[in-house]
Amino acid sequence: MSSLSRLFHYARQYRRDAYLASAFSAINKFFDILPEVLIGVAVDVVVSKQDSFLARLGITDSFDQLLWLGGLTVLIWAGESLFEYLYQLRWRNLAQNLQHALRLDAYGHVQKLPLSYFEDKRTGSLMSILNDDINQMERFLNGGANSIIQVVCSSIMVGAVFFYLAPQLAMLALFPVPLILVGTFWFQKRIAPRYSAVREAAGVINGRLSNNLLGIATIKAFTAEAFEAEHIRQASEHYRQTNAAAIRLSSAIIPVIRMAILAGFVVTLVYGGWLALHGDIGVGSYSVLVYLTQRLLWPLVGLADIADLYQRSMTAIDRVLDVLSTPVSIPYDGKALPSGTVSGSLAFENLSFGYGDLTVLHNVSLTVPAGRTVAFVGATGSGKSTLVKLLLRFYEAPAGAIRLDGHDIRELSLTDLRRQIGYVSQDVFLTDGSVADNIAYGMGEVGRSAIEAAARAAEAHEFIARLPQGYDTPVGERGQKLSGGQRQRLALARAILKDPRILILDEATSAVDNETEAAIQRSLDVVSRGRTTLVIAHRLSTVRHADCIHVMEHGQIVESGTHALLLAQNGSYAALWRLQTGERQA
Ligand SMILES: Nc1ncnc2c1ncn2[C@@H]1O[C@H](COP(=O)(O)OP(=O)(O)OP(=O)(O)O)[C@@H](O)[C@H]1O
Repeated sequence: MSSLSRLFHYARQYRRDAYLASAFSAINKFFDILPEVLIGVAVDVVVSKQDSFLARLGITDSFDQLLWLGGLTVLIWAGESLFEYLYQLRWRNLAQNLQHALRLDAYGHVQKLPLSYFEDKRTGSLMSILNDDINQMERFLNGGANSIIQVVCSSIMVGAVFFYLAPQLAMLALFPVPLILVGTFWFQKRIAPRYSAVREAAGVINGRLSNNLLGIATIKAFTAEAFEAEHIRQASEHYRQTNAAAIRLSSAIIPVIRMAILAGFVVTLVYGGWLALHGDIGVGSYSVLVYLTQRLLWPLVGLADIADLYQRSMTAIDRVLDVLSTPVSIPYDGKALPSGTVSGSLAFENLSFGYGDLTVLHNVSLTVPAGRTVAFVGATGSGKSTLVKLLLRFYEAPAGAIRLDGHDIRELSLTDLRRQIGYVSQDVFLTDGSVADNIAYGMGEVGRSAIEAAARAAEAHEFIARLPQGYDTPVGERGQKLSGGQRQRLALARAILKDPRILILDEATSAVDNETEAAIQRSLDVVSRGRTTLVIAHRLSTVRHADCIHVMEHGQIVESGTHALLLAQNGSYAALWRLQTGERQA
């Protein structure tokens, strides 16, 4: 489908608005062309007097004819102004409405796409699609759409006048029109890929900028300022080069079209003058034709500009519509799982999974009875986080199944499934609000006492109380004003407030001080009570009281059991335990 028909299809509910706006544009153009015709009539009045066109309509007195002309002129200008106001209003509102709808749809859709989609895309590039590209809609509808309609209308109307006044001249004066149209079409085809490259290059710059601004602390710490500035220079240079290629072509088109117009104009001037001299057309008609050639052909110069704008906008709109048509490969629909009916037993059955070619989990099977606490320990990269991400259905395992209360999670409503799970991930995401906003994230209106109770359970209340504005203290973008440990505590409080049947704690590091470790243990005891809890731990002592500990190596569970049992087995776990406790004694 062409870009325009894709857009037209997308915007079907706005078609009535578009038709109305188009009608206003056309009527405005009609009024816009009439003054030129009036010039001809005025010349006709003063030259032909009693034989003029108006006299033939029954207005015989010359002064009356002029008064009629004056009256008509006022009416025509008023009509032109009125319809200009109406079409501006319609097109601009349509642009805003469509842009708004597209922005919401695109963002809503992007949120539903699986994590792998985001991992394959650069955030900056997605940002430029969701923001800059959508804004192109406004540019096109505000300027381009109206201009196209007006150029088409003026060509038809002026063409009609030409054929009426001097059919022999009309063909000659209008011959540049098809040439210009073909030329514009040719140009548009060639410029399209160049604009695509420009949009891509803009996305790359955006990507680099957002990446660097997020990682500014690392850039400073590694004194990589010059290195990163060079990266940006390269991206910007690439943008400049791709734009230069587009500019070379886009700048040529107007001069070329002007020459085609010149040909049409000269024909009207010379051949029309010759016809007038020989009395084949009247002086009034001749003047109308000369003026109208200008009115007809000059907007065609604008057509090239419009084609340019059209192509730029369509490239952008295509990118947005591509995002919108990306299939949601992990669908949200499924069997409802009403809260209160879930007990929280889990079964992982012969689960295998990989990221692309990298196999991460091999045939993993385990069960977690409702309300129990299980821990996953093992070397970094052994697949512990991946296992819980599959439970959240961030990714779909090609083989095996995960069951919640006996239901295959693939059959459940994704929203209902995730509502049952509280997830504290390794990289905590905090929004740019207050501490309280962050604890109550995604939960609507929540009373302060409930927030405080969750914070206490997460051992976060004490540090929050010491903050300058307590629970109302802003945490800064991505929680930058808090320490890593504090962010983790807030994330835990958030998961506790959600009161899920299943709690997942993915501990980022074993590098915690003894006090924090004790705090983690205390809160773990409190928060795991009455719910199924999965803990990924690096510091073994935090999970020694778990009902079952699974040791993972290379995507497989190699040992399972209680702390005491695993120590007695004297395998990997016991070795790891000795290493960690030995380290501590040292
Ligand atoms: N989104 C991803 N795309 C590609 N590979 C990934 C992705 N996430 C993880 N991996 C790879 O999968 C493997 C397992 O990662 P996972 O995060 O599950 O390990 P982990 O046991 O939780 O490690 P850690 O203890 O360091 O948190 C690693 O080799 C990692 O490089």
